[in-house]
Amino acid sequence: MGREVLKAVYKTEDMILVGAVDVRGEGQDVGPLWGGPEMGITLEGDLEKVLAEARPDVMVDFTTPDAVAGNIKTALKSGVRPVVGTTGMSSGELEEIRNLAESLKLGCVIAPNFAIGAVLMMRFAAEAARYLPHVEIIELHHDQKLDAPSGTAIKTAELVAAARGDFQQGLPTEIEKIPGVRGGSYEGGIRIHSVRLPGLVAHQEVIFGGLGQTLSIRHDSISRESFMPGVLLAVRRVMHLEGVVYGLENLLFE
Ligand SMILES: NC(=O)C1=CN([C@@H]2O[C@H](COP(=O)(O)OP(=O)(O)OC[C@H]3O[C@@H](n4cnc5c(N)ncnc54)[C@H](OP(=O)(O)O)[C@@H]3O)[C@@H](O)[C@H]2O)C=CC1
Ligand SMILES: O=C(O)C1=N[C@H](C(=O)O)C[C@H](O)C1
Repeated sequence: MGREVLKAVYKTEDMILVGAVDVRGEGQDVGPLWGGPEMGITLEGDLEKVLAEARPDVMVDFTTPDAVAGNIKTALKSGVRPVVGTTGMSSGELEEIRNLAESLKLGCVIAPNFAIGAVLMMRFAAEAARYLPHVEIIELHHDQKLDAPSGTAIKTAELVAAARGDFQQGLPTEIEKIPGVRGGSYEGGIRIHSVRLPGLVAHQEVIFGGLGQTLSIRHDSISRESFMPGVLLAVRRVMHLEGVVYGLENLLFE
């Protein structure tokens, strides 16, 4: 994702790429990383130093669940607005970041999925849950993904749970003959199933069941370019925000 963002920002006329951070890649010119020309911008290992020297308006973070909260706090404390796609942050970390961004009066966009189609899939799922409250979520990703379930699946479950109110699904007497075979159980008994395989990018199917019928809502990211229009939109919009906006839908459907 970092490589894809470098390419997208570099190719966007109203943006200037001023720095890049990756702990292990220090010293490499970022151009050849995405198949572009030498640019004289090299990967650095120290985020705080890059922010102090390059003084960007915005930092885009696609890193790892254990690094992301620290990176966001470093950016905000340096006066830089974060746009964050990294998933797997805890609710406590999110709350701390909300308070920090608010107190510094700086914008920050955190979105579990920047693909417009995925945002629509979540919106349609929330709408369907009002009429067909029995639902299971299957998310499918490449086998290098660190967190499970995906941030998108968690966000979908949150939206579905909010849309259907107190509803509880599932059979309390059900027996799992193989532990975990029914997936993870979210609030109200919403089951989430995580598939990890080489060859996949990022996919999700939300299946609703009703009397004599099912409804499937599916989104497929077939390349990482799918996330870039959403990232660039957030980079532009974060300059005019104060505090944290969680979810791209809040920038798309105002
Ligand atoms: N919101 C969205 O639309 C999307 C979100 N994602 C999420 O984005 C995150 C990244 O995904 P992906 O690019 O596939 O993951 P990768 O594992 O391919 O890349 C993560 C990179 O972050 C680097 N890194 C780790 N710690 C730090 C740090 N402290 N500072 C700077 N760089 C660091 C890693 O370096 P090293 O290898 O040296 O450890 C690695 O190069 C995941 O959480 C994923 O779920 C992904 C796609 C879309
Ligand atoms: O790790 C990924 O690849 C993705 N992560 C995000 C998530 O956890 O939902 C977004 C997208 O699904 C790709």
